[in-house]
Amino acid sequence: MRLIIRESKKQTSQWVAEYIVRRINEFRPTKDRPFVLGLPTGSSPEQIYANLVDLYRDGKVSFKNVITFNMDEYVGIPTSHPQSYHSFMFKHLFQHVDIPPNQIHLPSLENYREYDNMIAKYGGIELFLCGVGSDGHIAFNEPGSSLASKTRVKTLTNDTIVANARFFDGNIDAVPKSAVTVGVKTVMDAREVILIADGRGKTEAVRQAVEGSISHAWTVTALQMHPKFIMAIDEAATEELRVKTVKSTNTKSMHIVLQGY
Ligand SMILES: N[C@@H]1[C@@H](O)[C@H](O)[C@@H](COP(=O)(O)O)O[C@@H]1O
Repeated sequence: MRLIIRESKKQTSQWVAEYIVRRINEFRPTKDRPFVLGLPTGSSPEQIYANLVDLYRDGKVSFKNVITFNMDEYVGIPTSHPQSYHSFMFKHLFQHVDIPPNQIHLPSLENYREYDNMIAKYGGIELFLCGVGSDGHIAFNEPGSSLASKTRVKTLTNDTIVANARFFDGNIDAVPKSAVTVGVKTVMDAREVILIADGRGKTEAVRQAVEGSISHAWTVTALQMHPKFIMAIDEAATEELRVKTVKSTNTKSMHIVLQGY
């Protein structure tokens, strides 16, 4: 695991966006050999998407030969709903860049049984960007989810429904109760994973991810087994980490931490 800590969410997001652009460009994707990118929704990646749009507008990257697979989508609201993950992705990224619509994939009740096969047909995911819930879930792999899981339908926990009510005007009843989600194994199968987390609400999830034992109670911990895993977090999210894990350098916005894979 490589742990990247930046002073603020803004700086972390810039680092991640530039890293993604570098990876796409180094890959030199073509029509026959596209770059396959796994993507999350939520408040954590919003700034990253804004930065990617800026980098695209500055001519630093093209999404013409990028194939995307989103990690999850609610069940029970139409894709046209403003809070669907479809709407989120078009609003924050897809409508602003040059990705052809037929290269965009989100899981649904119609395609979820085929989703892992669809990914495999493109040769697997090159880079999977992930958020994390405050209870340590990745995608919608809630506590207790199998660490060997593939794409399927999951019932959301009460904690997640309450947490996501903020996107539904605080109305818990309006939050869907289930979702289609990639499995933990789907994420683990990607050749590289970047997990992002920011703010005090994520400190325990970050502690478990970095210092906890692997457990289905915190599905994020499965990523400790990933051969190429980066966690990019802001300072606020480090508060539950031991001082020994986070060694500050003299530069305020830079920390040297867990430099391994
Ligand atoms: N299914 C999503 C996850 O994919 C996301 O990582 C998590 C954190 O969201 P946020 O980034 O808004 O904190 O929330 C939801 O439950």
